[in-house]
Amino acid sequence: MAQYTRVSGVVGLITLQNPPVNALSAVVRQGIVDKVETALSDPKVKSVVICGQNGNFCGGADIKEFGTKMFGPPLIPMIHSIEAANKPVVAAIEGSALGGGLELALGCHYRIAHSKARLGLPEVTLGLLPAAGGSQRLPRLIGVPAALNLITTGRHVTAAEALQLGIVDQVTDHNTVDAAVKFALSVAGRSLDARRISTYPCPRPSDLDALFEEVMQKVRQSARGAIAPVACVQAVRAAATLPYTQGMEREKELMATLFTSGQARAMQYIFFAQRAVGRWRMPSGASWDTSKPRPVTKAAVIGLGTMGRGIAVALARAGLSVVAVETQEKQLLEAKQAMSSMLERGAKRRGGVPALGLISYSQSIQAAADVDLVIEAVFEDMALKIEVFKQLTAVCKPGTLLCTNTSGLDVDQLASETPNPELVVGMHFFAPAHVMNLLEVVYGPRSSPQAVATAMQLGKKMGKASVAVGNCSGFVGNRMLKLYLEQASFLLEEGATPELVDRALEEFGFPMGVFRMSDLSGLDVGWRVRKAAGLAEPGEASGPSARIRKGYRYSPIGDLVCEQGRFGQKTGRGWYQYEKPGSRVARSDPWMHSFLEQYRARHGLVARSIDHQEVLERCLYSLINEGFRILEDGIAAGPEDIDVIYVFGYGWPRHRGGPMFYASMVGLAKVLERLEHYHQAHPDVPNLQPCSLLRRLVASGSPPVHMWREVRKKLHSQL
Ligand SMILES: CCCCCCCCCCCCC[C@H](O)CC(=O)SCCNC(=O)CCNC(=O)[C@H](O)C(C)(C)COP(=O)(O)OP(=O)(O)OC[C@H]1O[C@@H](n2cnc3c(N)ncnc32)[C@H](O)[C@@H]1OP(=O)(O)O
Repeated sequence: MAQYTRVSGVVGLITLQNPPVNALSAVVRQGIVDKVETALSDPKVKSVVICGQNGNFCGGADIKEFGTKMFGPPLIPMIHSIEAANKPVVAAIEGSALGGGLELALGCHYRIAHSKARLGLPEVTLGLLPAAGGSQRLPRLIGVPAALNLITTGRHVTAAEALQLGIVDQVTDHNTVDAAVKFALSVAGRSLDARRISTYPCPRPSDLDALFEEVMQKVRQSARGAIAPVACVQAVRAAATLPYTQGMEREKELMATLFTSGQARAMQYIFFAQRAVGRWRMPSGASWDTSKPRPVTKAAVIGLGTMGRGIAVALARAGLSVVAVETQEKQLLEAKQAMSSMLERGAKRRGGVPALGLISYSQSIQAAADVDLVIEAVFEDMALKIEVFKQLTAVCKPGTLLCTNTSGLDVDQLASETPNPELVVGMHFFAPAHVMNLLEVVYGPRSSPQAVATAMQLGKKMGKASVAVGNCSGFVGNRMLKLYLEQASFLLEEGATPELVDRALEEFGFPMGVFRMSDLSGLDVGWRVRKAAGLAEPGEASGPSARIRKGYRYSPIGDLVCEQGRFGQKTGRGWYQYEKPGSRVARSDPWMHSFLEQYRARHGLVARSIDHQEVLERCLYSLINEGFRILEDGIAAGPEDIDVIYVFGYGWPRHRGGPMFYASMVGLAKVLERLEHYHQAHPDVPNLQPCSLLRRLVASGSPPVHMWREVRKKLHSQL
């Protein structure tokens, strides 16, 4: 709703009231319409100020309404009537003015922002475009290139940038509503002819066609199949080429296509999923609302390899004091230099001061004596980690949380080696840790809810989508990835090439296919893991057992590639070839093609033609099947957790909503049928056998994804 008061005798003050972000729900829209009418019809009122309750202007249209039948006054005429008003209307922007919130402000005649406010049109991140006139007014106000940038990226700008761009008229460090009221008093009675943005001609760059062609090309490339960014460009083009009313028609038309698309549904699902995973719950029943995190102001990072450096930088950026420990002097000096330049580059990009002073460096683990939390990031070796944990236990003050950054080692085993296993959790960061926005917080059966709460809160503070998951081999992300990689290797054996597999996955929307991605991360990492698991054997075995391990199909292709010293980009050769070690542009490698042919010949395999659909079904459905097993095992609390992990950490295209959401869109019955088909064709691949939760969901009518938890609960209660 909206509240109305009269201040300073002649200013009508309308306050949006819909906590926490004052989204423009039907009730709020009705409130605005009513209160604007009250203000305009009151002869004592000379000007109007619109603000939001609790220091937050408006987070935009109410996204929760989108999936439902919409009631209440529509936004567009509401904003038009504000713009058409014969008394000045001033927007007082504190907190955020996003999406429909900024569109409302653009309908006002003046905008005053607090210096800490953030403004933007992030609709594109929800699979939409700014469809309450934003795509038509913003280019008229700030020009086509700047509007294209804001609308196609959805980025939020600071008040300072908004002032520079001309989005706001004034920025204040003081009380924004007071400043807006003062401003409203000063403009009362002035002509508004030059203040109605919809009447402005859109500034047209001379090379309009070339500009749009170039932007469209860039946007299509980076959109990877997402339709909203393309529609955003089309809408801004309409602003630049059509009169306002026709532009609005075009905006509406484009929005109608997006609004009903599966992509918008997927992206809005991920928006809410990202927030839902913060409300974590452990199988014991402990949860976010009953577990209080401990305050963490000082943390230590042990081991300053690539991961440790990224973690320490991310901690410092979040404002924590960091003790960075590396026992090797040379490595410590190198790390210090690298971390300082990471912080400096980041500060330059974002604006601000590099947090260099927050990090202290030491060669001694003793330096961690007074920290609240330690993140150990030494080499991925259980014996070494146990040793480090022993030293930490002796050094750290009682109650210090001990976190291990591991991508797959048994967190519980490590915890059992310490006198206080309840203080141990895994924090699985993704490389580079100061860039990637995902964190898996891994709890073992003995991790205390408080330890989980603390790690989750720290992850949030570091700006990461943090997901609490149970302890198992590979946790959630890597456990599922294993199946995806396995199918990709089997496809090579059966006749595919790395290029074919990658093309199918990149057309699906991944930034990189599985083989290009493996070349980037380094093939030796997985090789080491397979050797440790007793899977990779030196040399190439022959005979029927050469491709069998522990009774099941195994592809040694990756191991053989590594035996050639081909570890990916870093060695200049992997699944592809590169100009030189460290180069990034992957080129087809004839060596690889003949290697694959010879391999098939040696194993009596006949190459067959494989199409993109089979690549997608085999790689993605096997991964999804493992996702269902993870849900069944209670390792992830719900499908949202898995989807957030995949979108934020593994490049799953956001417009497809994550693997579990995607499965629900494809249809669970279809996923089940295709898995059954492939399992019949490959009975020696147990992972293709559909898991029982998937069967149960299909048997219970394939409920939508938000109801899976209930079905799983029933399944568990019947066991
Ligand atoms: C037949 C077809 C016809 C087609 C024609 C249809 C025409 C329809 C006309 C529509 C016109 C469109 C108008 C407009 O252009 C569209 C929009 O405005 S879309 C919304 C754009 N806004 C955003 O994307 C902002 C989203 N929010 C945020 O980024 C952040 O929440 C924040 C505002 C920066 C605040 O961040 P935080 O402080 O960290 O808080 P949280 O993020 O945790 O949020 C708290 C809480 O609020 C919920 N929430 C936030 N924003 C919205 C919202 N816009 N609507 C509903 N709910 C919102 C959020 O989910 C949290 O709640 P929780 O999930 O935890 O319960």
